[in-house]
This record gives sequence, C-alpha cells and structure tokens, in this order.
Amino acid sequence: MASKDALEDSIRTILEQIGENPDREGLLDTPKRVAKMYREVFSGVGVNPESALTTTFEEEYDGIITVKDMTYYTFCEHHLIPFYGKAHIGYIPDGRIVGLSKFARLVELVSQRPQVQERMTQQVASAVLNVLKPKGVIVTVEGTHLCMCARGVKKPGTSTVTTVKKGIFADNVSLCEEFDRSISRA
Ligand SMILES: Nc1nc2c(ncn2[C@@H]2O[C@H](COP(=O)(O)OP(=O)(O)OP(=O)(O)O)[C@@H](O)[C@H]2O)c(=O)[nH]1
Ligand SMILES: [Zn+2]
Repeated sequence: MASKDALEDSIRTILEQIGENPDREGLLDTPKRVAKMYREVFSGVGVNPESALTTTFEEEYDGIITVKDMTYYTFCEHHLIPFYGKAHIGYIPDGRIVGLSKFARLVELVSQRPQVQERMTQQVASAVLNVLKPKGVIVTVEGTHLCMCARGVKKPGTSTVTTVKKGIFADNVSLCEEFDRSISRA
C-alpha cells in the first residue's frame, strides 16, 4: 500500500526489488522506520559546517589545542553503507578559541550526509580555518569503510587515514609530529 511519504515508498520499492514481501509482519513498519532513520542520519545535508562553531572567545594561547578520538559514523556516498572511525582536530589559535564541544558538533554535522572521507576531513579543516582564523589547523580522520570490509573487495581490518594541514601546519614538520604524538599516531 502506498503511503503519503515518498521516502517510505522508496524503501518499500527496494524491499520489493530485492525479492522481499514488504507486507510480511516483520517488514510492515520497516519503510517508516528506515525513512525516519534516513532523515536522522542525513539531517546535515545542506547545512553549512561552520554553523557548528558557535561560541568563540578571545584568548591568548600559543600552543596546539588538540581534541582527539571523536567517534563518528557516516555513510559512504558510493554505496550508502557506513564508514566510521575517529576524528582528531588540532589548531594553534590566533587570539580566538572555541568551545571544545563544538568540535564534536562539527564532526557530527559533517557526518550527517553522504560522504567521502577526504571531503569530510577537508570540510572540518576549512570550517575551523574560516571561523577561527587560527595560525594553523590540522585534521586527521581514521575510517573503516564497510563497503571495503563487508562487500566488494572484502578486506576486513583495512582502515584509511586522511590528514589535511592548513596554515602553519602545512610547512612545519615538527608541529605535525607533535600533533601525531598527541593523538598517539607516532
Ligand atoms: N576515495 C574514497 N573512496 C571511497 C570512499 N568510500 C568508498 N570509496 C570507494 O569508492 C569506490 C567506488 O568504486 P566503483 O568501482 O564505482 O564501485 P564498485 O564497483 O562497487 O567498487 P568496489 O568497492 O571495488 O566493488 C570504491 O573503490 C570504494 O572503495 C571514500 O571515502 N573515499
Ligand atoms: Zn562505499
């Protein structure tokens, strides 16, 4: 039976197309549930990542601020199955800092859309750069891609690391090493 919701109808069609019976008891509410889940996990589509970085303060601090091990779950845009892992952000401010929780909000926001890991890493770095105008920012994202583990090439255990460096991090190896040590990658 068609619902009033195009997304629910699409899920029902997928179930039919894989040979399932969407009217059997176990699947009756699945289109509605999956539509609700998609609206939740893709709620960041069209939202500017910079909007996560509210509450900035003037503060003099010369060192690296690193917020590490922010767990994320997102969806590979090629297969619409999850990739997930940890994101780490380091920056050296230039007179302006931001509430630490906002970095976790930023990672969450860029996760709530179909993604590729490289773009996600870049979006986090660009948002920090544009809002805080720091001396430098470095972002490392680690990702386990289910499209590589659970299907296709089937290589469980593979992980991908992406790093974007802006400003002072772009040409200062020792600062990058300090960041790597603080996120325990060196
Ligand atoms: N660079 C990059 N590639 C990704 C990411 N997520 C998934 N991919 C890759 O996207 C590619 C899509 O390749 P296609 O050949 O179009 O699709 P496919 O036939 O399903 O590829 P296989 O996964 O090799 O079976 C695959 O190589 C995936 O590993 C990501 O975040 N970054
Ligand atoms: Zn994929």
